Amino acid sequence: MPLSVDGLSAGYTSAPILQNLSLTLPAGKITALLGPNGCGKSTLLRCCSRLLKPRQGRVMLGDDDLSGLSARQLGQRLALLPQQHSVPEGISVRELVGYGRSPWLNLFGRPGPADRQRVQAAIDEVQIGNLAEKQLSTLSGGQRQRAFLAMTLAQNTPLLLLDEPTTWLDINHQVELLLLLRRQQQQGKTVVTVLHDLNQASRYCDHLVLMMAGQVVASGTPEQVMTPELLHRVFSINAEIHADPVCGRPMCVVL
Ligand SMILES: Nc1ncnc2c1ncn2[C@@H]1O[C@H](COP(=O)(O)OP(=O)(O)OP(=O)(O)O)[C@@H](O)[C@H]1O
Repeated sequence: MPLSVDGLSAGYTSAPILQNLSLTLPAGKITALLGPNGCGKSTLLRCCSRLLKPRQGRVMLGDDDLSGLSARQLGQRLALLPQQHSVPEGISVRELVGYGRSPWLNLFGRPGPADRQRVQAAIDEVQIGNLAEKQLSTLSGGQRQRAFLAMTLAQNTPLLLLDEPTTWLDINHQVELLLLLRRQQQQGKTVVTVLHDLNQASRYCDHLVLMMAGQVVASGTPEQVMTPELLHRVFSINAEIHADPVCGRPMCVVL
């Protein structure tokens, strides 16, 4: 399901953060949102998940305007892994992951066998079976991040929005997460993720969107976006682009 943004303006105070932004994110692909701190990546994801109401413009999910969907419809179509989580006290990891099923529960709000199966599948996918019965509040930052990721997966939506999902994770779990996103994509899902590591984005994502000061500067394949000129313009870095020896995609080496 493609996600498109048309003439979007949004912000928190009188000063707009996103200004007249238009963008289409391809269905069934992994898109990385890239750009300097404060350029508006999270703000864009918040608008795309209806956490922040646009001042102008609209967000379309396939043929549907996001603003017209009920909360339940929204929760069945997209799941957001935010950058920061509030950690509820007194719940286990399995209970947290179970919250992901909320948009799918019946009138009585009780999970059935299919819901429990989805929860277990998400726990297995993120490989946190050993943590499932632990209290969430006793986990490390990276373990918590993986628990919240499992909750997002348990929601089983065609669109996944992830805000810096690799934060808190060691390098092994970062790669595991990026491979997990690929598996989700291979199951037909559309994945949009904020990343800061340009080379991870190039290697593991299909489509890159480069943002600066609330605007989209470039979007396209890693080959189209990872150029010394664009990286200099957006990040003020001098970089050479080489072929990644593992996958042949563009790899930036900062000079
Ligand atoms: N709740 C808020 N209230 C006021 N201003 C905010 C709020 N959240 C973000 N901003 C401002 O909006 C701008 C864009 O922030 P946003 O979080 O979208 O950036 P980002 O590109 O995701 O940055 P980062 O890479 O640091 O996560 C920043 O200047 C930030 O200070």
